[in-house]
Amino acid sequence: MKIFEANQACKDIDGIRILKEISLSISQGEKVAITGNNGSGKSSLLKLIGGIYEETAGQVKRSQINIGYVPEHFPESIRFKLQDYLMLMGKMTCKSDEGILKRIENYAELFAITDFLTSPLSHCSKGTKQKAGIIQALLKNPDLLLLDEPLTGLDDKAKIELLNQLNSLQGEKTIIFTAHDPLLIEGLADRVLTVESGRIVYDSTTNKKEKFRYIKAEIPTREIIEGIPSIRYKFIGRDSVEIIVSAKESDKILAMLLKRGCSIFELTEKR
Ligand SMILES: Nc1ncnc2c1ncn2[C@@H]1O[C@H](COP(=O)(O)OP(=O)(O)OP(=O)(O)O)[C@@H](O)[C@H]1O
Repeated sequence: MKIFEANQACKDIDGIRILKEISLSISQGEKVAITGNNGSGKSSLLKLIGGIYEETAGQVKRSQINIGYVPEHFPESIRFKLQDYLMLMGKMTCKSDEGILKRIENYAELFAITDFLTSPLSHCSKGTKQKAGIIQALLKNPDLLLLDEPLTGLDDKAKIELLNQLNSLQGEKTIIFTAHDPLLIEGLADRVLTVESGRIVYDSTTNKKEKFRYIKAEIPTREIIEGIPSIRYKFIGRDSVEIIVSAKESDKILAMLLKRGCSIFELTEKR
């Protein structure tokens, strides 16, 4: 079943076109990563998919499904204890208090935050708040889970933990998330949309069994990486970059990197 279809959809804010000619179809059960540079339009695309943004032009069809949305930043000013906050959010689902509490306890166990349920949210770590944000969305039992940069600010251990927990969510949930982090993209997505200046410039239905290569390289300038198409990358310090590329594309990308004056110091096979 298709849950979202867009044909040449655009979104303007204050007269500025932030999403341009988006044509996209997403089916139930897909795990889709939206990646791209800062300001490219990832969060805006996520909001268009979830109906938080209405299109200004073009056509969009969204099926009538239950959506859970996890914004990039957990609201800092919430004064509740973690469990009280989740109860309040859970009450919007019209279930009995007992039923909601049971579900909160189950998710708290899955996400390993049971010990913090009685802590004020303001005392909780960034990772715990991130998980609370995801749990509040899951309490609605959504068919579609939208996550805006879910791993931002987490350390490597917390990232892997959260990734495993997202992977262990049962059922035919559709998960769409924005991310820069290759770990999250490769670990969770079976499809990757790359956005540049408000347009989808690359849509890869990445077969989970497809082989990827991981390249670590020293680079003369950051700009030369930003101009290479079809790669996902993360800068490490000022002059190094980690790149994940489909094995089929890797020879071409390696040749491009060498031609642009990069030194390759690691090349490994992934999955
Ligand atoms: N409410 C808004 N009002 C005005 N401009 C906006 C608004 N929301 C987004 N934009 C602009 O639209 C463009 C895309 O923003 P968006 O937040 O979607 O990018 P992003 O790829 O998610 O960025 P980041 O990686 O930094 O979170 C940016 O130039 C941004 O300034």
